[in-house]
Amino acid sequence: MAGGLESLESCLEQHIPPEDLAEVKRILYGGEARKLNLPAAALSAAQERDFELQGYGFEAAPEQLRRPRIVRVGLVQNKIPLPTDTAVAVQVAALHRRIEEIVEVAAICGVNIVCFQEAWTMPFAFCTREKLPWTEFAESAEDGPTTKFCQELAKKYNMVVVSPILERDEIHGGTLWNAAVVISNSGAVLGKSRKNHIPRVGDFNESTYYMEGNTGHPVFQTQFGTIAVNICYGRHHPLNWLMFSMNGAEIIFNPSATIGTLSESLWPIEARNAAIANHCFTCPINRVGTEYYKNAFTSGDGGKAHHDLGHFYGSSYVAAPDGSRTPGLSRTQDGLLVVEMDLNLCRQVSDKWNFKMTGRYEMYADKLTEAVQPYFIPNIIKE
Ligand SMILES: NC(=O)NCCC(=O)O
Repeated sequence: MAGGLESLESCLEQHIPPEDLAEVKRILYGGEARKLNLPAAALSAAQERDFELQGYGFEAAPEQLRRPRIVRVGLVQNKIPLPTDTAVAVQVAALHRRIEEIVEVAAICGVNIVCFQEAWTMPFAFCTREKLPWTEFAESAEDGPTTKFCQELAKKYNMVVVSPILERDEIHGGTLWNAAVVISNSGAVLGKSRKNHIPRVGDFNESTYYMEGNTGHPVFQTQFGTIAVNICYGRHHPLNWLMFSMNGAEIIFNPSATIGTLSESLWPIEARNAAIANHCFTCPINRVGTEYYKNAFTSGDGGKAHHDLGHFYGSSYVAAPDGSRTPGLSRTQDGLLVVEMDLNLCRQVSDKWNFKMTGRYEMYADKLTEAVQPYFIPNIIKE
């Protein structure tokens, strides 16, 4: 099977003795997320359309003064449906069709906010360092064809849509950005969040195409909760998560494209840790599959030229502020993860652990201001 193991969870279920499984899961995942009863129509549509459908729920304690704030999010991971040398417009249209059929199922499952994977309208071709045809996938965040497509979905299903694309910014000389467009359930474009941290690791040659984002840490007030988007490599930067949380994000999506050999052991840790540290929900989403390119490229390390970046291992999941998490989607298949959450859990966990109250941010603000000066003297105590 391409990509090997189907999922960590299926492996545990198969090999851990049944009498130990619940305890192993408690230690690995925290309190077990409740399995959602998804509509039969959704389950059969997912099967027909050949994608995995999973649903989980996180609970919060009842409160006297606040009603539960229940929201359902949908995380979509998918392979590119067509070979990378197919005409650009044909590839984009095929991806639109694939997402449309998954979002239709998300709607049957009552999803309020859906998020797609990083640069979802294209192959993750930045490894090649070639400009054409890949830059032709870039579109306006405000009124490009993909944004228009997502606006239709948002209106039709009364769903907030988070659409990470390669953005072409015509107002600034046609500059490219890696951006997520946030579309309200009314169909209006609420705004965009550009990728703050650009990888310079392995074959992730994204700095050839676009610069570090300049939109800061916007948080979008939607009918269903305040949300933010920390794009892919930003997940390795705790301050990036922190700033989205400082601006009030209750749910932080992390649309990604990352491969097994590089990051799979970090994947279950970083976004989950961010949920714990920031008293919020985090939703890391990864691509799935292996994408082949006609022209071979090298990694600049003396190794042989190759035709693919590696296997994108999927494994999208949701982590809750209390540190618990859902199982991941498959490592090899397209999937939709539907997760119900009560946003009251964010403040309940904050009141318990007090990380915001005990954070000593003023101390770090002062020290960081000093540390970034060119002639900073580190505080090292010597004998
Ligand atoms: N897309 C992207 O930023 N990938 C970098 C690799 C990683 O962060 O795991």
